[in-house]
Amino acid sequence: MAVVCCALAQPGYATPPIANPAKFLDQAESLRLQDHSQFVRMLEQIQPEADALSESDQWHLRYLDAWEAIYEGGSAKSEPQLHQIIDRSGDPALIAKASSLLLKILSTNRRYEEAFALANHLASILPEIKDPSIRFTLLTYLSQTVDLADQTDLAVQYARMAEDAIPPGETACRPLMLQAAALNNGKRLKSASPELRKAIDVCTNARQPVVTNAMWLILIDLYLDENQSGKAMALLDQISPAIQTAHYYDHMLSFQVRRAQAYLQLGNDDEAKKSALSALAMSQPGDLSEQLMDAYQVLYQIEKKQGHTAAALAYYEHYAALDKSHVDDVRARALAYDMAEQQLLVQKMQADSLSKQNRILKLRDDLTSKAVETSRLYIALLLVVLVSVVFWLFRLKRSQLRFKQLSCLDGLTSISNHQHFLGEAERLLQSLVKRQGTACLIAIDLDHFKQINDAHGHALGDIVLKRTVVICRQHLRSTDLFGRLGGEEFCILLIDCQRERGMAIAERIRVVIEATLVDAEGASISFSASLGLACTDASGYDLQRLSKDADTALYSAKRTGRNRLVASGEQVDQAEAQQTGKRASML
Ligand SMILES: Nc1nc2c(ncn2[C@@H]2O[C@H](COP(=O)(O)OP(=O)(O)OP(=O)(O)O)[C@@H](O)[C@H]2O)c(=O)[nH]1
Repeated sequence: MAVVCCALAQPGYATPPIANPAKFLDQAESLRLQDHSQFVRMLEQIQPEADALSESDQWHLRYLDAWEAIYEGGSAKSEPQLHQIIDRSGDPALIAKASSLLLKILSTNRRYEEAFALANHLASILPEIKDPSIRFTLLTYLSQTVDLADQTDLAVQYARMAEDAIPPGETACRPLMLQAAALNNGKRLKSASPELRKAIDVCTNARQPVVTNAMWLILIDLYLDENQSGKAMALLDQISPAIQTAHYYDHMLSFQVRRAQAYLQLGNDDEAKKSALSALAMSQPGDLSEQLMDAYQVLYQIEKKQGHTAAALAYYEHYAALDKSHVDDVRARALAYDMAEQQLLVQKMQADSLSKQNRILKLRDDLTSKAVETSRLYIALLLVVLVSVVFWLFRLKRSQLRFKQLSCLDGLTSISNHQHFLGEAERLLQSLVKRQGTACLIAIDLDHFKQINDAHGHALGDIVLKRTVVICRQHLRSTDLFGRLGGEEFCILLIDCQRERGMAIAERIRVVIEATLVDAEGASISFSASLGLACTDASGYDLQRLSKDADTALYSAKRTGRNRLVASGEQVDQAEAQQTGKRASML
């Protein structure tokens, strides 16, 4: 800071470039009200380097330029700058500060509706703003803005909130000043009010001359209201140098008007008129301030007192016009505030209705997802039912097949039963007819089986029957058909088998049966079988004929001594001729 001061104090030397522009701008900003002229010099110093600054520093400089323009009473060029900062800087802190300044411009220019709408917007985002410095700035501007609508309590409340959240580098000066100003505006302040005294003390200690001046001017105003013109005049003399140094337009105007009023109360009409006229001289075109109204009132009273009716009337007309404007302005502010409140209410209702709609949509979504979940469950349930049905159908089919299979099999030996054997034999023979294949049918009957049963029991008889089946199976192919016709009688249909081979297989079966021993009560018993064979070469493909021939051969084997094989045809006679022999002659 000292370097800056020295550099500025020697205009003949080239100014070195600013080493840290961001820090420089922060320092300048902190001096705005404390040392306004120094602040202006710093702005002038950095201005030539504006193009070389970083983007964020450029936005900061623009904000300070806008602030200075407003301070000097010219807000026209500041407004677009502030809008640019709000729309394009992307810096939340700067956006909040620029919004607060914009609020001040809108208020100053009596665009109350926009100001209150912006204030409502800023109040709505206030809870989201955690940065203490931005929060503080917003609260102070909000207090000022609602005070315009004569919302004294709300203005005091915002000011107290700011007082409770003073950021580092700030003091309680501004919040206390705002509380005093709001109370004064609401006609709740007296010259001895502690709020005002405290604000003056704190702002004096905080070296905030502009704000302190504002408090002094309020105190002077109160003195005048209370007809303490001597105190008012003494205080005006006391603060005169500070007012001149700060060079703040509003305060200079107010100062002149209060001085005119004080002189008038003290009976010094000449000085009162001089002060009132100099107040009018410094006023700007279109200025509707209450200060000017008071100035015209002073002039009117003086001219009236001195009998200058025409001049008095002329001042009165100005006064009346400003008073009307002032009343209109007060009404406009109240109306604008009400409208902004109404709009806020509408927005809230719209937001409520939107959130209700959103809730309904969410409920609908929930219902849809529940419905989807339910349909998924239904589908899963259906699948389970379907799988179960398929499974049960499969089991049913399997048991049906099993039953069917069982119905085809002999219960003791698990080979085809009589009925199934006949059916299958018929079918196989039919297929052989088509391709002129050959087959042999062997009829087997165990010899003296009754005696085995009688001698060793039915159970052993069953074992003998099962053993016979095992022996036969060992000599058959998978394509051959094997069945039990009943009791101790079996039948084999050898498919694609010539007579010679059929004879050989039948004989081998007979031999193995004859050689087989079965254990019975510690002893071994042997058994034998007689076999009759018939083949398609001689008997043809008719099952009845083939069976009959095989049976005849078997009967012949029994008659000629049992435990032998007899083939149908001439071989039967031959077998019968050798009744005493054990084997058929052709083997
Ligand atoms: N253990 C047992 N015996 C059976 C079964 N079915 C029939 N039998 C018996 O088989 C015997 C058949 O006797 P028969 O018809 O006189 O014939 P056989 O004693 O073998 O005399 P031949 O045939 O002339 O040699 C009867 O005693 C029946 O009770 C069976 O499933 N198990």
